[in-house]
Amino acid sequence: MASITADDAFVDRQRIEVSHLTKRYGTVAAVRDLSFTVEPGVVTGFLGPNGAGKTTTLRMLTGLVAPTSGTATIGGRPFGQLRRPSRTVGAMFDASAFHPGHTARDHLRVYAAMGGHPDSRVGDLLALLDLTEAADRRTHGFSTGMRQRLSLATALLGDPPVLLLDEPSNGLDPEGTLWLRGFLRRLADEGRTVLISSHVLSEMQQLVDDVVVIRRGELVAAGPWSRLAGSPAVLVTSPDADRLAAVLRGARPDGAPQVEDLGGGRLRVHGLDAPGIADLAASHRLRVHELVSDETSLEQLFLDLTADKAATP
Ligand SMILES: Nc1ncnc2c1ncn2[C@@H]1O[C@H](COP(=O)(O)OP(=O)(O)OP(=O)(O)O)[C@@H](O)[C@H]1O
Repeated sequence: MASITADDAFVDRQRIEVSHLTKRYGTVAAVRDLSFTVEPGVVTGFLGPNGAGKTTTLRMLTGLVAPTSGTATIGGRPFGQLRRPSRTVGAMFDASAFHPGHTARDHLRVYAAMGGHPDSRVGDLLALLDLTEAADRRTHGFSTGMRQRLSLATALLGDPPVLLLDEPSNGLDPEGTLWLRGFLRRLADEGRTVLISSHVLSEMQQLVDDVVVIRRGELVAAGPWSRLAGSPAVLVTSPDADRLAAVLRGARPDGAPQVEDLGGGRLRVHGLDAPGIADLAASHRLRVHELVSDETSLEQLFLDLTADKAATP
């Protein structure tokens, strides 16, 4: 696929801007005064629990749903005012919505014709998404991973610089998730804007650079994933845990690491990374049997961010 040149004009044309966006369905406020921006060249995760308003926001960005108020623009224009919408934005919503009697090739041909894209794109995308062998099979027998890849191929027909993908990792096995990670990374490295939604944080941790987190239609956090998550805690297993804890607690005058004794020779350490802990232990001739990053702290962060504050005393 062609690379997207990242000059300033291009960056402006590819930036997603959501500003004071609100959508009400009767008495339900699906999205409330939501504002955020999404930049090209990175993969941005759009996170929130079920019913948070992610799909509604993506639908407003693609002109499928009209906002009650506020704006959702791509390169400064609402979807309906884009000059060449299907060559600007590729969207993937429900990966099960294929005509069951169509083959993968039929499906892409129909969409290529509708979007005015050359038929040659069909073969190219089947190859790119690793679907060449399955191209002439009917989609009703496709696995989840194949459906997701066919959906991605459909979104990419117009070679768009902006991609909006609703739950692309839904139902994928670890191998499929790994493949998706590489594929999205490549799209972002080509300079594209890639926004992907999910309600499962653990799937996103490996996939995204930036995050936008919403809860009940409202923004709760946005920014680089690393800044939001901070550095994860480290879990240490050591037969010398007591002595190691004492050494760690006295490690630095300018703020020693925080050490939690989990019992059974296990410690949870905040404020010092695994190499730092290993070096310190070695310099005091203390044994360390295991050092792992505590990913549950990231899960907890997401739960804290999206917890229903009304339910918290
Ligand atoms: N067409 C509609 N009519 C009425 N209510 C709707 C409609 N579409 C969405 N909603 C409501 O708006 C809220 C947000 O839904 P939305 O599908 O955008 O959330 P989501 O974050 O995508 O959730 P999920 O992770 O479950 O897909 C929910 O309360 C939902 O029931």
